[in-house]
Amino acid sequence: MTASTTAEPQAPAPRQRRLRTEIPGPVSRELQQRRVDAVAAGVSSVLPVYVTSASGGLLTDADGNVLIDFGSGIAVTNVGHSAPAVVDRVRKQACWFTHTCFMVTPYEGYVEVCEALAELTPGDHAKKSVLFNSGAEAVENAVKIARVATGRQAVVVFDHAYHGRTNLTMGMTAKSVPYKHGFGPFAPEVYRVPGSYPFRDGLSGPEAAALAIDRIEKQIGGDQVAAVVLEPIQGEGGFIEPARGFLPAIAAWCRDNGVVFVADEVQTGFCRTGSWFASSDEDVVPDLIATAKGIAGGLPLSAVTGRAELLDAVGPGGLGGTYGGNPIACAAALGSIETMKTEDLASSAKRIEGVVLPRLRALASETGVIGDVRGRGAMLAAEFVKPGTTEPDADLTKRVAAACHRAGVVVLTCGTYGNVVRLLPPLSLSNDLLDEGLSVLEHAVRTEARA
Ligand SMILES: Cc1ncc(COP(=O)(O)O)c(CNCCCC(=O)O)c1O
Repeated sequence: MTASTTAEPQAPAPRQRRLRTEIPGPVSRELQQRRVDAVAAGVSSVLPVYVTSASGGLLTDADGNVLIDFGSGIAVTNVGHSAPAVVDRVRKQACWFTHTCFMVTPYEGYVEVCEALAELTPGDHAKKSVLFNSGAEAVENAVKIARVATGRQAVVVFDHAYHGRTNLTMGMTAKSVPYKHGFGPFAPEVYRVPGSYPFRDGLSGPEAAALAIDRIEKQIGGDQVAAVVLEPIQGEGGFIEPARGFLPAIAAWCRDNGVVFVADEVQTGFCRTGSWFASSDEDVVPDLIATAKGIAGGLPLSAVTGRAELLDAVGPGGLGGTYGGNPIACAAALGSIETMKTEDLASSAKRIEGVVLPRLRALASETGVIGDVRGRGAMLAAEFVKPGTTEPDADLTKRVAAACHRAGVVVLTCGTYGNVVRLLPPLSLSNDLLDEGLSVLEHAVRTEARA
């Protein structure tokens, strides 16, 4: 079949923020009413503006407003919205075929993505991958692989963890509301231990790791554990960067006890933190790594990559799914990875860190309402507290985010206590738009802190 020849209207490619109406505007509000009548109430939206196009770090809504995107669709469009290399490959692939099911008749794109993952993930050992659609699927399958490979059942996760919304990954996720409340019973053999939250525990990495390991050994038994699953920087739980030394100490314990170390890099992966994968920042080589989000520039794709002998412990037919490694998603991934390489987006993430962290730290000193500023690359956060305390201030956090939204800057919040504003801009975001978005955030904090 030849490529489509119909002329497509060119999506606008604005270069700056523009507010034509209040946010959300009248057309978005009308669409919101239709959504209320047709979409389950359980699906919430941070900001009910209905997007009609997006390019780079800017979103255009149905009322013609142009917003700066500090959310990247929750750490997905690392390469920017509709990155040219992604769009070109997706367009071409769609004209050739959209689906055959890799488990029925395979195709090269799936293999190419797995070859790229073997090249890019930490470690120089023999690696293999299997592809899925969502981050939760990848985490679920990492656990399946670890259980088969070790013959053990126990899975260890951490306080403040987030791993997904399926039954097993809900059980692995820490926060009850909104993710778990009422959805039980959850899968057995999932155990939670304390992690590393320097702002709140005041422990060094090795000290925090010793507490976790003691809990594992005393309450589970190291020889019962199939896998330890850990986010190198905890995402939904609050952008919690563990104290240095924590990750390596946990990984070493796993190695010494025949436990599979699974790095959940769904949110930290693909240059988001200034490295291709955050695990490598402390020279940690995971046995398995779960990836998704940034892998494919917005198309649904996820992967488990790791030691070939672990992946191959599962017999033929034991892994898969109808859509896993969809050819269009694989084409998007190859375009996304190409963009990260040619634009050196890992360095760009470090550039963003160098601009943002000093300004957030200055804002914290000036206002007294930000207890901690943390993160790496373009995965950065401010934790809001009552002045002079570590008491979370979720109300102020909500008001700051709402003020940014009204000013046309999309920011997200997170955290066990709902008191963290997180910044996840596209890694390709220009310094001008970064500066403009930060100025909006700074004004929002100053204004709302006085309210
Ligand atoms: C570390 C980490 N592991 C796993 C997942 C799950 O990835 P899926 O693609 O959402 O299933 C995530 C998804 N994080 C955003 C969830 C948003 C929401 O559902 O409210 C993650 O961050």
